[in-house]
Amino acid sequence: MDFTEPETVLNLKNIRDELVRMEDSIIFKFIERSHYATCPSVYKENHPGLEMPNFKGSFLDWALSNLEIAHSRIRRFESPDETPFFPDKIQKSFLPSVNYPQILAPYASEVNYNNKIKRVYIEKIIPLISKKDGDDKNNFGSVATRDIECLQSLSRRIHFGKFVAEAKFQSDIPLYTKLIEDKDVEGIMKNITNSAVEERILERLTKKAEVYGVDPTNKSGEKRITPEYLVKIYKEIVIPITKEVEVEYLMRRLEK
Ligand SMILES: C=C(O[C@@H]1C=C(C(=O)O)C=C[C@H]1O)C(=O)O
Repeated sequence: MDFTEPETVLNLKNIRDELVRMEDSIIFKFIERSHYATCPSVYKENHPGLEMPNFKGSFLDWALSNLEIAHSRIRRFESPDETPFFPDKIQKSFLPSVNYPQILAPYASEVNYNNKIKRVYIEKIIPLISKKDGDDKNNFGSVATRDIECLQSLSRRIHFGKFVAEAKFQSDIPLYTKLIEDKDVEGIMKNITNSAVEERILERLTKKAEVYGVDPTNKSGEKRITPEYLVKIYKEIVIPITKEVEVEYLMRRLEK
């Protein structure tokens, strides 16, 4: 897949292959986060024990927003597969623009589910993958760093739904045009859903977690990311939000 060559991006097989590759990245980042406690203070807005200069928000928000500013200066968010968590804070890059060809519709960057992704990550994923409950004051920086890695990988995976949606739209323009004109959200959701692909993903994740999540030479070793939790995260969070991205992107696809 080469973002300077649209035909390689809007190829559904290429997209699905890329989504498979992202599974490994997400699993390993979850494993790294699993070594730490839940550390709820990292996510509390204006936490008394974590004063940050000239900033209103959580410790994680401070770290993530400042990293995104640095990343924006080196052109990260000019790439069509990157979606910022703080779009209002990113800055112009000092590097020359790559001038990627337009692959998605002009409004694509407005389809941004990162607030929901961050909320669900904190409320549902952290409790599942953390090794224990409670704060670990000596590791707030490490925890925020691991969280950012997890969030950026989840965001890229979920917002890949825009490429999936554009590929599906172009594969059957009459069908999707009718559904969009009829504002048939359920019809669009039904048509973008591929249960066989979803099933294959969940089966593969089970096998990967059985291998990656433990020391393969010591089957009785402590499981860090269990197959049950990984499947639950994908089935109840990652795949549904990806499909929400697809539907929202498609609902606007006839905009001039
Ligand atoms: C991503 C796709 O669209 C939908 C979402 C999927 C996912 O998030 O894994 C898988 C299949 C589809 O239901 C696809 O068709 O590959």
